[in-house]
Amino acid sequence: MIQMKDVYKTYANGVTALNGINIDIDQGEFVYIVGPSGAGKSTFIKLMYREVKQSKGTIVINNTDMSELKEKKVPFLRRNIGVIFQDFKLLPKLSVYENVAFALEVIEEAPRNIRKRVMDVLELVGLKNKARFIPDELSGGEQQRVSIARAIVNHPKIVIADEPTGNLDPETSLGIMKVFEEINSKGTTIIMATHSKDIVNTIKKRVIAVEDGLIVRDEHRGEYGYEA
Ligand SMILES: Nc1ncnc2c1ncn2[C@@H]1O[C@H](COP(=O)(O)OP(=O)(O)OP(=O)(O)O)[C@@H](O)[C@H]1O
Repeated sequence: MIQMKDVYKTYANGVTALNGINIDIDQGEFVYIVGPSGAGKSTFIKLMYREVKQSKGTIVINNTDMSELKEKKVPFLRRNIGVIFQDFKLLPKLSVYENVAFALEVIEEAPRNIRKRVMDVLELVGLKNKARFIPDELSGGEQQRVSIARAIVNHPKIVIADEPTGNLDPETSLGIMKVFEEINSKGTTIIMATHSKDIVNTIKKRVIAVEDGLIVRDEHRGEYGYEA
């Protein structure tokens, strides 16, 4: 479902972030991306939702060759990919309900389906009772749950999370991980870049380590492998 062959990325300023990436990730896998700061993790995952374009090499996502994907088709690719960020990126003036519903409105979901789908997903992340709150009225962990709800409300095949627990304390982070495990148990592929040694060593999954733009390790039920 995610394949990369000899993928390189050099940014406009001349920095080469990826130096020949080869990877194959199947539907339903749960993968951590680890590695030192500046190693190329974010660049690697941004290629998967076409936030960044490769300079060289082949990327196939959900059977679509990224080098043949026209710009106007990018929104269709993204319908199958939910993205979650460290800083949540919620719309501050909208309620929890509206933040999640917005993701369905932009893809022109029939209005009669929206309410049920939003409430179902808020139930999954444990926030049904806070649907009317605005982001400022929520804890960090709750805000991250809203951003997860928004990412999965369209039932994407892939969820990509770039340091989703980076702003959260360890206990709250474990709560977020439970939500990811639940989503993954339903068959959704999860790709998560993280600096959390605790999480990677406690909740064992496939670990891909990136250093200097190369994959230096790829292990099932791997360890974090760096000092915290
Ligand atoms: N938009 C950009 N333009 C130019 N250089 C960039 C850009 N984004 C990232 N880089 C460079 O590419 C390299 C890899 O960055 P990237 O953000 O992928 O690393 P990372 O492993 O995610 O780091 P961190 O763990 O600190 O988030 C770095 O040298 C960075 O400065």
